[in-house]
Amino acid sequence: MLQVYLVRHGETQWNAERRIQGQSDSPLTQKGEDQAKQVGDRVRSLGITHIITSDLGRTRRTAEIIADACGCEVIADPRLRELNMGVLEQRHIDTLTAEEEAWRRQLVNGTPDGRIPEGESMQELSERMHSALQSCLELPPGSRPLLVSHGIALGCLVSTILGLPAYAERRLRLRNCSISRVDHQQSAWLASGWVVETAGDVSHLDAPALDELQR
Ligand SMILES: O=C(O)[C@H](O)COP(=O)(O)O
Repeated sequence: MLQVYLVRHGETQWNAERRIQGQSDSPLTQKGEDQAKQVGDRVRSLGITHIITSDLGRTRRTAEIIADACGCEVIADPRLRELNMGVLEQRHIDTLTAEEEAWRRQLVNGTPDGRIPEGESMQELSERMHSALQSCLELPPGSRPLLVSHGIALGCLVSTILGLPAYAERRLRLRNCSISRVDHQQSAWLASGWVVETAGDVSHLDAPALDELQR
């Protein structure tokens, strides 16, 4: 059975300011750096063999901190990026007009092909996240990868593994530096394929990981 750990990056400046990030980027706050160290402490004894990260700065930095604890290299995979949120990226969530909020809401409320202008649909996000996860099956036997990605992207992956629509990610609380785990199993009795072992665990963090955008 392949076990894959899923970690959302640490708190960033724009998470704390309630600005929409998408594929734009802002640095980790000091709290975000501390959270990443706590993930490292939590996973250092788990036998992680590969750390595969979205190529955005906030995930790369989180991955480097975890890699220091685990002693493995970091591999970047752009398929693990956050949903492209088009023209709303970098905007403060409280400054959206009614029309802009309606673009954002169609993702939350479940139009699979809906997208923010110049952005990406949840269906497109789901396809590239599943493709990145499937690639883990090509790693050498005995591998135990840890993927570092983003709130909506990971929520979409976990929701769709459960057989829920991608927009069900809004019902999952994947806070900064939460740890989830999905396993790939063959079973005569239970579901074969990907199963969800844990979602959104923050028990390793000493302070609550608040993220207004994810609540
Ligand atoms: O701000 C965003 O784009 C998302 O809601 C959260 O993305 P993040 O996980 O990259 O912070």
